[in-house]
Amino acid sequence: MTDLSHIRNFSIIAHIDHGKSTIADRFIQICGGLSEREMEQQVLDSMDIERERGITIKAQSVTLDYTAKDGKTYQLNFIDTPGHVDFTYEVSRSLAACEGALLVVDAAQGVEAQSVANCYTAVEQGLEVLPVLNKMDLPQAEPERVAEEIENIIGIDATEAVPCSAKSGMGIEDVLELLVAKVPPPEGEHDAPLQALIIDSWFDNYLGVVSLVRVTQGTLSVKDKIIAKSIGKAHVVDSVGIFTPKRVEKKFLRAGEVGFVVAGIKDIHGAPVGDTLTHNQSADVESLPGFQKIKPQVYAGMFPVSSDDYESFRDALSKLTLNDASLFFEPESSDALGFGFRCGFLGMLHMEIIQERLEREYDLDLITTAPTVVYEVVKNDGETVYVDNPSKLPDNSYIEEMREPICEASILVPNEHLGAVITLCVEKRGIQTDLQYMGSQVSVKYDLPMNEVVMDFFDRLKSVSRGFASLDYSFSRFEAANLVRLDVLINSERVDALAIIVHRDNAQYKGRALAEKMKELIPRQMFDVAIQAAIGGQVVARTTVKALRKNVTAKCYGGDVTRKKKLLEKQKAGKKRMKQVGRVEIPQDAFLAVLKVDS
Ligand SMILES: Nc1nc2c(ncn2[C@@H]2O[C@H](COP(=O)(O)OP(=O)(O)OP(=O)(O)O)[C@@H](O)[C@H]2O)c(=O)[nH]1
Repeated sequence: MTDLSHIRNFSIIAHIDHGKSTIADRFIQICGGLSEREMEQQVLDSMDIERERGITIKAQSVTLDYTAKDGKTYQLNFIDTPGHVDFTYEVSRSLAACEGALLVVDAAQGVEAQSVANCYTAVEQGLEVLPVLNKMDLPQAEPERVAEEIENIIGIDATEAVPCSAKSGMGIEDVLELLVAKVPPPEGEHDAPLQALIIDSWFDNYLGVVSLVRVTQGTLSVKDKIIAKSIGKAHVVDSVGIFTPKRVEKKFLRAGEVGFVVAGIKDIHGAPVGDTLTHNQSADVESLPGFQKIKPQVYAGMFPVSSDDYESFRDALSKLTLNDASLFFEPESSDALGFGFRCGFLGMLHMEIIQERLEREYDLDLITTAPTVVYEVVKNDGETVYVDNPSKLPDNSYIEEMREPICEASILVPNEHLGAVITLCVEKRGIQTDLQYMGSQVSVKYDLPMNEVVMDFFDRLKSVSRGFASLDYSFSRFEAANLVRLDVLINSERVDALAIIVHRDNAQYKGRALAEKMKELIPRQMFDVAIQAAIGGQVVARTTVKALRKNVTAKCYGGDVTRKKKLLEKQKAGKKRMKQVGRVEIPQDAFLAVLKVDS
């Protein structure tokens, strides 16, 4: 038996803003992973976008040495997890590499729906879940109430829940002591054939594919010849190591450890997440059960503003899919927008983040079309097709039945906001399936059309409950619904990229609201622009963007050249995110006008 008793692999389950990153930073500080100056910025949320939005998206890891009160030094491997509801599936990925998880709950807020779902995943995967009550420095902290909620709502023992404050540092060492005492050490033989799970992979322009792995058995050393089981191509290991959070190279990673491996893999699909790494000579070693593939819920077309960018766009999407298995793309061509890709996302936040990353990290100018869910369409010849693009919906005369995706939504809300939440769910065509009072919170479950949930439900839920309600949802089934395609015509031409699928009951209203919104968003041009919304051959709304009378620059008084120049430059920059459809210039905002229409 090899000695793994000093290793602890753990993750943190926490709702957004309950303090996961701050606690992790405290751990790093106590364990001396970084100097004071390096600690100044939160280190774990490393992507720019994460930092700006204050949320964690990608799983990352940190290895720390902690000298416990028993005098022994433990190797703590912390695998970070994302917090937003769109990214729940990535949590199970990180949990697969751990024996334990800290459930961090804000002692002033209480348990949130998503932590409940993630805790269930952890318990199902056999992890030891340890509750931690954070933000104890706040005067409104109610540790007893929150501990009771953990027991009532999640159903795990909270008698040993550790009170702490990541802000002041109070109780953080107690959390580390609890981790060491309660999380079981990993199992696995150092000298068995290599078996390592790929938790995450990303593409580095210099190194090629870098993978984060958890070695379950055997030893992974520099110069080893390894294969990813599903690919079968041999590569020589250039380097292995850990993040402390700085990158530290080691000679080997052994059973039970978590770290990175670089093996000169240049093909971005050469080390897929969830795959098993092994040595070339032990290729028959069993594959580890990877990760459940998650299907995207929201689809949208993405088109480069300049057609010259098409190839670099494809390349960028391939790189992003490497460690984001839920991002889907396939070529799409649109009469209006030319060549681009149909992309599938987990939710709207995921879509926004991908668009931002493509624009910032890959310097692409893109037009995104209105997002849609996938509909199940039964044609009258008996064939069932799945439609993720409204313009591809078969003609009405071929359709026997249309079905929309329904999701099961679990909502936790304080008693006093229950009424507002129920009103919202009813407005969104929800059907209540369960309601239970759990102390000061209510747990309520609804079957809701996925379409309503993915668009703006989360934001609306937060606003009607003054930020207190929390949500978790998952796809349940397809159900017949009275749906129609709403087309938009610009100067009498149907624009495929503007079509949407809507419920027939609100089709008229949506059509009018959409035409009005587009009128506001399409800039005036040298001629009148007629905007029509139509269902089949029937026009349900019509507006006109009146032609420009004067040249804009004429507004600049007194021939002030710099002002004139500035205005022209501004116009030029604004143009970047426009697309010429026929003779009309349509800005990005107008393609997403449907999101701005109240439902
Ligand atoms: N008063 C108080 N504030 C805290 C404490 N811990 C964290 N915060 C604050 O709570 C906010 C959220 O903390 P984060 O650590 O970024 O939250 P997070 O859970 O990592 O959020 P995600 O990365 O989005 O999952 C920040 O403004 C922190 O400064 C605490 O113990 N007391």
